Amino acid sequence: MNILDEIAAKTRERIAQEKRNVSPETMRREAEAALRHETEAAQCREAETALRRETEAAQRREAESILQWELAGAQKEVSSETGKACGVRLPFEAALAAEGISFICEVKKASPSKGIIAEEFPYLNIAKEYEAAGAAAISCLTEPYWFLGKDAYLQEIAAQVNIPVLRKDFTVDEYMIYQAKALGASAVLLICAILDDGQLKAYGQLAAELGMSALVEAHTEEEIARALAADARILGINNRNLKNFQVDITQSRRLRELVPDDVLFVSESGIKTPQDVAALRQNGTDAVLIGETLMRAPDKKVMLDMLRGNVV
Ligand SMILES: O=P(O)(O)OC[C@@H](O)[C@@H](O)c1c[nH]c2ccccc12
Repeated sequence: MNILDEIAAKTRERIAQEKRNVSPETMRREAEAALRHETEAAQCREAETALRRETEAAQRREAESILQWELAGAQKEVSSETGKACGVRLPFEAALAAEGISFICEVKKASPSKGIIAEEFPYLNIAKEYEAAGAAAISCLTEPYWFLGKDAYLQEIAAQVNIPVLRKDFTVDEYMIYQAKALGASAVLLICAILDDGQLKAYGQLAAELGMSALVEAHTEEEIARALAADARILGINNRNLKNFQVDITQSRRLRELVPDDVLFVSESGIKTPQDVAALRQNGTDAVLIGETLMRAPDKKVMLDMLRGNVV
């Protein structure tokens, strides 16, 4: 059995245990409550801005009667607007789609290929430093055995930063998608090599129903085809072969042309230098996912600036 299959098997075991602690039904309800809460908050914000805008416009006309009339109109409009959030990009996807190459910065204590990466692991500070340094999103490992991750890291980080957080784990069960939502994640990882076509599609749909994006990870031509057939909107090429740990960044460059432009293209793993980033940017990469290089950097902002090519 290769390492990827080993981690996936252990993850199935772990989730079976977790289901005994919190039933799938309860987890589903928690996820749905998180979604409801978010929708309500968004509706409030929308209603507030709409009302403010209408009020300002009406004030300009300086007539009491017009103000009343406008406000009533605004209120009606807001309630019909809020239902049609569907065509809008979800937060993780929007962050990656922004102008220029986006950085997904990873919070990771250890990995199976590198062992312990960060002896000291002030995960919350690291996440806040990433945010302050201009990260588009954060990737947080929650796999406990090989990456020494924890659900609590994700939960705390998601609650304290204002950028979307990806739950970096080996999704092998829909339970994990409900969990991700309940923990505050904006996206989940779906690895083609450990999921069949039916799971890829169903898990992607479930994530979307819960208002989350799916980063669909592929390593080969065939996996790209499977990801696209499953309607992936964000496709990540892992430059590291999770079966033997070999890293080859040219993988992302070679496979770029197989992914249509309306699907966001992410390059993951082994990115270390401004030259790496520049080559990927030139190749039409929308976002890079960087872990080790940033985790080992004492100053995250300096390292991010350097990777962006802002510092000579
Ligand atoms: O630390 P790196 O080489 O920058 O890699 C980050 C990220 O791509 C890597 O952690 C990763 C990519 N795909 C994964 C799947 C599971 C766990 C981890 C990963």
